[in-house]
Amino acid sequence: MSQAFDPRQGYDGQGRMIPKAYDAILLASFGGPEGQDDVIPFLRKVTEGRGIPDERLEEVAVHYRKNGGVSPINAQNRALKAALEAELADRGIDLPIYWGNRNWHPFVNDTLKELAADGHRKVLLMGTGAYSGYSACRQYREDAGMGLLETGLDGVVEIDKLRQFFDTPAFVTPFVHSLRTSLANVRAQLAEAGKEDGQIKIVFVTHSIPMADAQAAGPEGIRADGYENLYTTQHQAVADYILSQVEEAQGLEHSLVYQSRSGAPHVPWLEPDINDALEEDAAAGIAGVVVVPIGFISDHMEVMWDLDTEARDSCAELGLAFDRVATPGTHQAFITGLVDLVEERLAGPDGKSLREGRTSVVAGGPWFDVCRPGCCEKRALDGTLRPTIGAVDSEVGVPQS
Ligand SMILES: CC1=C(CCC(=O)O)c2cc3nc(cc4[nH]c(cc5[nH]c(cc1n2)c(C)c5CCC(=O)O)c(CCC(=O)O)c4C)C(CCC(=O)O)=C3C
Ligand SMILES: [Fe+2]
Repeated sequence: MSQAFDPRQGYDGQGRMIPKAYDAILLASFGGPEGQDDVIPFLRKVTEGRGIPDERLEEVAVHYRKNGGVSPINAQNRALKAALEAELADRGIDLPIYWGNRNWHPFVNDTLKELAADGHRKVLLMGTGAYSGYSACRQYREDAGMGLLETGLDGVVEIDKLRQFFDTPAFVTPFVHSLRTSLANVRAQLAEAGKEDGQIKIVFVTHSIPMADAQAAGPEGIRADGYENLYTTQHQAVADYILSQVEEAQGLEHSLVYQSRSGAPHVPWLEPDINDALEEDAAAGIAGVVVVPIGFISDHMEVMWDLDTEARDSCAELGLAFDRVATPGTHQAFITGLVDLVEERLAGPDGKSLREGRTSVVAGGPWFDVCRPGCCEKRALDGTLRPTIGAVDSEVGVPQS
């Protein structure tokens, strides 16, 4: 019989991966320091070869230093892993989860060696980035692609990647619930201050990225189609969906702004910065803001510092009431939804997927299981493209047929 799909990819030509009998999940994340001595080595690793000035490193180090040199992100990923394991066990799915990071222990390469030594050969990578873009998607594919080559496991371990999940009920449902809570909190703050009639604005916020990365987000074919850029467009779609689900939000002003800009000042990044935007909101007569951090899945340092410290301080100075919506974390809807995504990809005993179709509630989804040509392309400083897994043009991480 002729092959209905590329045997290397198990790819159906519609952006979907043929279901497979995966034998492990690799939870891939950013990583963070776990003590004062880790902070500078961690930051050097994050900014390796990217020309982030030392002053900026020292500035960022302070955020971690004030928290004992510890980022909350590792504890949050351990909790996420445990919650996913419990949900898989509840469904009778025997699929171990391994955890590996880009920038701190446990490093992806060490995790790859461990899971291979445990006998695993078909791995489904779950990255902690929800959207398209280099940092949130392609860089996780590179981490795995380079990891396979560096550990000599290419051709031994096969790695596919779960689709980006910005559009899924898993990701957006927790924000819908938490937005209701935060709106009530800001209303209560205003009432206490005798400003019952004060205008509330909903400020959606995500990680700023270089304009060039934003313009390269997504596959070649979709990028040009009249969008501002796909990274921003996906965030706007998520914001619109969340607003549509919260009755108390109807009629309120809202915006999409950016946080945590780094890099050289002359390089353009997505704007406006949240702190500048808050100043304008206050000047325009807004009385309180609800900040919705739709760029992240957990309350890690970028949330703790840039929002709960800096943006909160900005609001205090400007006389704005403030509340920050919780990120998905281990919200049950997030956990069950992520395991639903695993089921979409996992072959049952009959070889068929445990869950037919691809669930999606936000415009622009469902995203591809397999990244299309040129997706979120970014060249290394030497002009080459790094090896990746999980794309139609990946050359590593696929079975040797
Ligand atoms: C899109 C995106 C996500 C979301 C997707 C995802 O979650 O993957 C994300 C997550 C995170 N970013 C984080 C921390 C940092 N990001 C930096 C630097 C950068 N991020 C970028 C983008 C993103 N970043 C970019 C384009 C840069 C500059 C270039 C570079 O250097 O790559 C720097 C360098 C220092 C500085 O800020 O200048 C740090 C310390 C942490 C950990 C927090 C903790 O420790 O709790 C997390 C989860
Ligand atoms: Fe970042």
